[in-house]
Amino acid sequence: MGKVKKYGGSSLITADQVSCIASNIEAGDVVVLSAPYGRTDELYQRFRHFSSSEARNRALAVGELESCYAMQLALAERSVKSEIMSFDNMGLVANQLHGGCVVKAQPDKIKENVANGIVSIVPGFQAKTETNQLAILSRGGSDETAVHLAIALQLACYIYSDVTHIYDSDMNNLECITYQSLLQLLDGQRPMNKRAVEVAQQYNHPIYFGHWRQSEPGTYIGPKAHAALS
Ligand SMILES: Nc1ncnc2c1ncn2[C@@H]1O[C@H](COP(=O)(O)OP(=O)(O)O)[C@@H](O)[C@H]1O
Ligand SMILES: N[C@@H](CC(=O)OP(=O)(O)O)C(=O)O
Repeated sequence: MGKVKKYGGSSLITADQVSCIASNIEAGDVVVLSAPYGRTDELYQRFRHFSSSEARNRALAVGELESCYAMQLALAERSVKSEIMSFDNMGLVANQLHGGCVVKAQPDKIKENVANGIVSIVPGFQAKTETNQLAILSRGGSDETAVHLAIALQLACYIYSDVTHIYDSDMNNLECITYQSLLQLLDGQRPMNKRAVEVAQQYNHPIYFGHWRQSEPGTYIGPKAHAALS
């Protein structure tokens, strides 16, 4: 059974990091990738003088695509079959062209890949509008991509970052945390996107949070604060 595994920008800076992550990917997994750390900020800076349009969205989405191509190369070296999904076949519909959120998830093509043992590489932070244009979600939106796909596919959701655990306000590592407590703890979009946690809470779908280098997660995020790591 595949898993949804999301890797943030801090996990995707070097080719070595991508190769290490590839060694933890299994047949049928759904790998959601962000842009390499800092890349999206650079892209927003570079295209700041242009007004919002689908063409500007394509430019802003380049960082996530870079990560996807790097991952496909690393998986191919390991003879792992993969397919890079595009905004119009990943099955996510957004409510706005830019800065909105996902309002519909029907990832039929990814479901087929999971059943066939093919790894789906999904550029995070993007979706399509009702009129089939490339939409860009709000900042940190790759977490939302992962949570929606995990819920729609009924697969376990792993969010990997550059720390082993979510920590509390005294910097103590937490083995488990409720959605509610995490929402209070979030510092802007770090270490997770607020909207993604709200969606997981709405559907009671657990999230496993951990470090990109290891498969085993550190913190369980769920409806109750009990340790349920597997
Ligand atoms: N309560 C917290 N628990 C864990 N990490 C936190 C917390 N608050 C802030 N962070 C910071 O969030 C960072 C990860 O968030 P971010 O850089 O957005 O990750 P990613 O690149 O994986 O999307 C960590 O390096 C950590 O410094
Ligand atoms: N790259 C996008 C989306 C994202 O989710 O990033 P990260 O997973 O690195 O927080 C952003 O910077 O907003």
